[in-house]
Amino acid sequence: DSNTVIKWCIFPDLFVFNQIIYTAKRTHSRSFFYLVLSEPRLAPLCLSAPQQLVGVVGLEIHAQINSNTKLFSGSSVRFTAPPNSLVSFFDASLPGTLPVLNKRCVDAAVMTGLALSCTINRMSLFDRKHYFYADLPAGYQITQQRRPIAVDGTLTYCFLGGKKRSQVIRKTVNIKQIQLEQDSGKSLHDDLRSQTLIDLNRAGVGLMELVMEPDMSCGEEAAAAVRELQLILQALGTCQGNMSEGQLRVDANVSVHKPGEPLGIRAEVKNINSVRYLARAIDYEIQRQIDILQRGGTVQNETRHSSLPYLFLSPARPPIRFMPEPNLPPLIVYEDNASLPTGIDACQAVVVETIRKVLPELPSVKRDRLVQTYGILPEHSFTLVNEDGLVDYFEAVLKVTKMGPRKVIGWVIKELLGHLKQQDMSVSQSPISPSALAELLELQETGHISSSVAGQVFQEMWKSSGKTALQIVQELDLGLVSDTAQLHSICQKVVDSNPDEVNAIRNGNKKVLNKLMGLVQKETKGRADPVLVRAILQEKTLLKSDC
Ligand SMILES: Nc1ncnc2c1ncn2[C@@H]1O[C@H](COP(=O)(O)OP(=O)(O)OP(=O)(O)O)[C@@H](O)[C@H]1O
Ligand SMILES: [Mg+2]
Ligand SMILES: [Mg+2]
Repeated sequence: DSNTVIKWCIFPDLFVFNQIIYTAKRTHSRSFFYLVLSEPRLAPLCLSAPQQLVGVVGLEIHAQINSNTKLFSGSSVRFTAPPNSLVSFFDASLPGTLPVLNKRCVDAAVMTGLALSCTINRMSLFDRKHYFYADLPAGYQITQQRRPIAVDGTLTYCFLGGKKRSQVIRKTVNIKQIQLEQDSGKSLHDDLRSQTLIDLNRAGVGLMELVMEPDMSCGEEAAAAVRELQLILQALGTCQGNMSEGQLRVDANVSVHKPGEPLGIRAEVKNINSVRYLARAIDYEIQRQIDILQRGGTVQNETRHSSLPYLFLSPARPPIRFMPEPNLPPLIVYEDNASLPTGIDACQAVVVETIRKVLPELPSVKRDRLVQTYGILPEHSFTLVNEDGLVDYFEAVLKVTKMGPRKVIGWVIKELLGHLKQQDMSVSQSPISPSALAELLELQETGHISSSVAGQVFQEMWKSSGKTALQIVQELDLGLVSDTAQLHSICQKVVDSNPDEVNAIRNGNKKVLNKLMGLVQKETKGRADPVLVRAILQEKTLLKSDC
């Protein structure tokens, strides 16, 4: 009875409460269940149910600037160079050497700041961040701690959610700052000889550190934000964004709290170099902290390394001391050419307006444009933009064929991208050019070949790169069969040998006609003109032509 249920309601746990309602529903009449829900004294219980702990995520992202030379020296930047072959005296920190700022790196940071709607500081400063590490010969890193080059930006990212993962969910994370800084060298640990080898090729390479506010709540969001940032940087050309080569490295700061309460203590998972692993590491860390708090423990402010197996702790970081870098003057950027002081060469100065003018189309704008211009599905616009060169390919095909964009997108994503992925190839390596694919689609569109034959021709074109669609159709005699007499005879054969199907159609099951059409196509290896075949079969099975 209802009194019993109300007594049980003293359980403060919403899950237990739901269980009781569920049991009540199963063991009592429906009306009883509704009676319970309409009980006014139950509402406060639902509202006062304890809030769940949720994850809070703030990312620091180190993006290697796409530049031929390092941030403060003229040494080249090349990932594959032999160890210690790209090291200048300054990179090795020999006494008496001085930093010379690389303008290309400043331009890249300003461009990235503009693309992320940051305020560009007209004056920024360089600082020394001291810590001891074998791959940091100077004993400090030159960074921008007091006044970075760009502040207060946003990154809007999307991911596919909902039941079918086809609903576009759009979120925004605030960017606290973008700072210019040097990369360190690389330590290579040789466990067999118990040695650590140092490669200084990376020492002094220009980095942009993007510091995000703790606005995200789970691994999926963080992964989507990093993926979007990667696409933006690649579109700008300011960073190649290859995570496996360390061009984009993520530190994930993770804490848990109850919404509305102050943020919890953060643990930092450092140097994550894959988007998938980032999502897993964050979700693991959130769950680890929830488990600790639920057992009555406290979360430690610690650094957790991302190398496998995850969960290897590093000792607490020694205190870091900052001091202004005495060898570099304040970095000044100018709004436009008009604001340049006399005597300063416009080519030598960093001018924000000049960089703003050459900002390329950003991925989110590109996706919206593709959906609006071509009427394709949002999820298809994601696939197109995610694959380097695929948008250009798609648009190049559309320029040549009369086939509609919604049909073309199917070919580009299913056939072309499917084949490329299978063979681990990039779009630029495709053996079928956009104009060659367009020619094939045109043959289908103008009724020269059927859609199933078009698929067959695609396979042939892929294998015999260089042959045109028309050549293959002619060589293999794949043209559409439109000879009415020939089709009549094939249809008659199919009708005669499938009396059950014909009866089913005569009794009103019109769908069975498709089966007969399939059998005719089988006979003709997919070459029969489908419009003619349908008409002939309808006639032979005594259906009216409007069916
Ligand atoms: N309670 C919190 N939970 C999760 N993330 C947090 C929390 N507090 C701060 N963060 C995130 O931690 C990061 C702090 O980065 P910041 O570069 O300012 O400091 P740092 O980690 O001490 O420095 P660095 O690692 O560069 O030496 C930011 O991305 C911020 O969003
Ligand atoms: Mg930082
Ligand atoms: Mg940090």
